[in-house]
Amino acid sequence: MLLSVENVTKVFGRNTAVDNVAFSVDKPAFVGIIGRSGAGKSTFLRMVNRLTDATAGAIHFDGRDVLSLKGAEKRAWQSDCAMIFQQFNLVPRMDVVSNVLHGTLNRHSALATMFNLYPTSDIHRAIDILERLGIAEQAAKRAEALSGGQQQRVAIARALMQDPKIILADEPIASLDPMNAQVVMDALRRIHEEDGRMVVANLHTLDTARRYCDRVIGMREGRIVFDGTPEQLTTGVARDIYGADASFSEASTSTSIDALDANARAMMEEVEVL
Ligand SMILES: Nc1ncnc2c1ncn2[C@@H]1O[C@H](COP(=O)(O)OP(=O)(O)OP(=O)(O)O)[C@@H](O)[C@H]1O
Repeated sequence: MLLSVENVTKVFGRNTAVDNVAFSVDKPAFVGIIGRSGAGKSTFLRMVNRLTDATAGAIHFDGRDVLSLKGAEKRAWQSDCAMIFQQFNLVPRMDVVSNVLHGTLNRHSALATMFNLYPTSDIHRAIDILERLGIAEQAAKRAEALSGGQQQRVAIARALMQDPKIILADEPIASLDPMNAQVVMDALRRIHEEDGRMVVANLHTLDTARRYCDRVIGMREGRIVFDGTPEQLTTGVARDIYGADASFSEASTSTSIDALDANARAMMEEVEVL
């Protein structure tokens, strides 16, 4: 088994955000997680990446007991397990290449990083990755000058700099227009197929989950209520996942206000970790 998740639970005070989640994946698949805002998708990804500690349960990836890693081993895991966020989390005033080189942060001294002293080989690799994602011509621009879709591709490039075994994407296209969303999802899918990297993506639209994923997991109130192929994800099943009472829509299945709140929280915690 490549990834096995055993009865993972996260309790915040009186709220069980993730409730006894269990599933396993035997090869590097493209897995989508869907569910309403507040279903526990972000919390689950953050536990996998060790940004948030689990209350109970176990996660194994390729022989590693993820939830019990400490110190250098935990940092090595976080390097093997790259994270992509809805709001890109780039340094806006810094140029694109420097943002991408930040993906090697764990490997260099703080001083070298502060003065942008990266080995030439790393700089070449960063440009190669940007080329692969079709944005090499933006390399010298400030990140903030790019479109949302381009910024998310920079974030993917930064993730690839870590040479991760698994990429966790938390609503990677929720802030993008449909065209940019497609470019970003195509990039993730291609990285998965060409490099054999596993991808686990929280997605807020059903059509994206159906189109890009090998397997879809549906969460509701912290629990897994669906685990199957995109073909099995019928409208009836989707109603179970999103709740029959919700004003259910195929196009938009996440309330943006809640999503924004959760994201702001995630970003603040992210800053603390860095
Ligand atoms: N740091 C925290 N402290 C307290 N409660 C939290 C925290 N993070 C998340 N929660 C709660 O856990 C539950 C699951 O939230 P989570 O963000 O994981 O859901 P989600 O499915 O990712 O939704 P969204 O799409 O809005 O991000 C929610 O009830 C949320 O309020």
